Amino acid sequence: QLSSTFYGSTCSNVSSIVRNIVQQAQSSDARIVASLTRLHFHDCFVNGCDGSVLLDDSSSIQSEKNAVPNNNSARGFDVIDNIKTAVENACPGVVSCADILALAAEASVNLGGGPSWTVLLGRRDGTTASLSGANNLPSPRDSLSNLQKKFSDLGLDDTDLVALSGAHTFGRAKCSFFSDRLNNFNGNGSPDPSLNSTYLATLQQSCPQGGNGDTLNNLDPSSPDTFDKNYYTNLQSNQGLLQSDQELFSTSGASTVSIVNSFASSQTTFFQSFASSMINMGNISPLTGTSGEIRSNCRKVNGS
Ligand code: HEM
Ligand SMILES: [Ca+2]
Repeated sequence: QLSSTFYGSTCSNVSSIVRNIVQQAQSSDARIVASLTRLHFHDCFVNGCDGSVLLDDSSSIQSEKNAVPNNNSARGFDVIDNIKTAVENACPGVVSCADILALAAEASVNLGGGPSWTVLLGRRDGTTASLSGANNLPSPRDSLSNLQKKFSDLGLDDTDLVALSGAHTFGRAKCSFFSDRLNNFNGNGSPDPSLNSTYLATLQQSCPQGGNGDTLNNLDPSSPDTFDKNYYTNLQSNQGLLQSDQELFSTSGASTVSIVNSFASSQTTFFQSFASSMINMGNISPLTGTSGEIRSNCRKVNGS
């Protein structure tokens, strides 16, 4: 029941306001478009797309920002605040933080060189957060079947899983999220056999044993800030950074392998699938009508 024209009479230029601020942020931080894209994912996968990821700790809220997948990792909250301020100035009390996340993700992908799509709008903001839900986000160490289950529980199929994982065509990851692959994979004393040996050596240099787990690495070494299909060609040459990435291609007999191959061979196919999977993800249990609220500050429930 979301709609592309939801703010047509109440905030008709909301998309361009969002896009302008994302573009400004990108001019001083190429990575920010990746970070903003990820925020929409981390929002939608926990309690649906309700802006829960944006809430700070308070007496009534256990912030999702402290969950393992987000802590010291999720970023872009300051840019969302800037967008919210600009949107409130133009159209006070009208646009939800959850919709701002959806619009910022679309602008980010497109400004990174990826597809554009019509964002469906009309989500309202929730008044709760789920720390446990955020701790249950897909993990880079999940097996492929666990990833498939976490997606299918939300109505997303294998094509959605493979297409949305393609967001790892830009952005960074800390050593701590994949360093178990480099030396002692599954405790067996050797590296993950599905890692290209040259790439392995590069990653071992960046992430030495006993080194700083916060060191950043490009998720897509071939085009780190560009939204393109290289993520999939990387998987074909065993250069997926996260275990959860490489499994999509290296799990023998898996239904995801042919989807990786089709996206690797056609950027047009990937872009079309990515756009429609982002719409699918953005449709995960939104609050609509009179449910929830329009937060005035994305970090706080109204009146608290
Ligand atoms: C399939 C399950 C997924 C897993 C296990 C996963 C895991 C991760 C991890 C571990 C990182 C690195 C975080 C850090 O080091 O701080 C990351 C980064 C990122 N993820 Fe995912 N992710 C998944 C799906 C997605 C989806 C569906 C999207 C968006 C549609 C997405 C977008 C991103 C982006 C853009 C980054 C880089 C963020 C930045 O540079 O700030 N991921 N992901
Ligand atoms: Ca790329």
